[in-house]
Amino acid sequence: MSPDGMTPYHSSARAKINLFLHVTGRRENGYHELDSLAVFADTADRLVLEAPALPGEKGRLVIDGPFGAGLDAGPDNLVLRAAAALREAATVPSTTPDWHMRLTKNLPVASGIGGGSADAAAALRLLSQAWSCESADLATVAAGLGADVPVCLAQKTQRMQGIGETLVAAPVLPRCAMVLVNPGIAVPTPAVFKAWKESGTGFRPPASLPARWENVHAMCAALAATSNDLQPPAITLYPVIGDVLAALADTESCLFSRMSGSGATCFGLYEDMPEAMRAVASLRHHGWWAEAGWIHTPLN
Ligand SMILES: C[C@](O)(CO)[C@H](O)COP(=O)(O)OP(=O)(O)OC[C@H]1O[C@@H](n2ccc(N)nc2=O)[C@H](O)[C@@H]1O
Ligand SMILES: Nc1ncnc2c1ncn2[C@@H]1O[C@H](COP(=O)(O)OP(=O)(O)OP(=O)(O)O)[C@@H](O)[C@H]1O
Repeated sequence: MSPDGMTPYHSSARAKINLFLHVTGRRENGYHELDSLAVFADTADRLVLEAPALPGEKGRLVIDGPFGAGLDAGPDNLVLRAAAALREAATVPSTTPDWHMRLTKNLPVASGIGGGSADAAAALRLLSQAWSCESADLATVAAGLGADVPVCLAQKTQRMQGIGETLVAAPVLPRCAMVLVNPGIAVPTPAVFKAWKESGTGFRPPASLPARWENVHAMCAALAATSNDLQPPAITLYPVIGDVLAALADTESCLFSRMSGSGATCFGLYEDMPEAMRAVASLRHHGWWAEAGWIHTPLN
């Protein structure tokens, strides 16, 4: 229970969207260096610490929600991997109990919006509170779990560089409505990076960005001068992504559309929410998952 002894600890694990993604280099270990602008959506998984485990008992993970079926709740789940990594890094005493957790999976799995990474980051935020180890180096623990986990810790607009672990200030964004669309296919990230490499595409320089965009039109004009370098190889592997992008671009008042991360989820940007909601209604006619919300802008 939380410090008041009543409320369970809980956290949203928001979808991460890459507004652009440039592949800028390659490391000897095979990982790629990136320059990417990551934003967070209203659409989110939810993680709850339900009750402490009994002494000596392992913490259980229960998964529910629309995308929970088929997702393994065993030790390989990123939530439990995050718990184990934090316990070790922060040398949490073995007498400190595990927690039983519930993950409500609202985000499609292996879909380019970092759902698993967001869940792992939520587990680190919650357990560091529950275990009173907030001073642990969460950024390092996060980087050890996956390239997208560090940016998911703060869930705020940031620019990702290095292989994802170097977080730098991003432009101040205008208020902007965003639609997410996924055609129901799971896309393995390594396969897309491999296809990018085999395509022989050269590295792209980092983007040149201002300190702020005054309005959504200025932001979309600047995004048009960037790219998601993983989009062409992902479309080659999964042509339906091209259909999703065409349908998004066709929705009324769509200002900009692109694939996020390694796909298959694509996003559309709109000036206001009614237009985004109308787009969602038309995209769902294809049988695709589609959600509308604001780009999340925390106050800090
Ligand atoms: C594509 C992005 O989603 C953009 O935000 C991330 O770079 C991927 O983040 P992620 O899924 O957390 O990635 P990881 O789980 O660390 O890596 C999965 C696989 O993606 C490839 N990978 C990932 C990140 C990166 N900078 N270069 C890579 O080449 C590697 O083949 C790696 O084995
Ligand atoms: N809690 C979790 N949620 C989703 N996937 C998980 C989770 N734990 C482990 N995984 C595994 O991690 C893999 C990647 O899932 P995820 O949904 O994070 O992909 P993604 O959206 O493509 O991420 P990214 O944008 O970071 O590449 C899946 O193959 C899945 O089996």
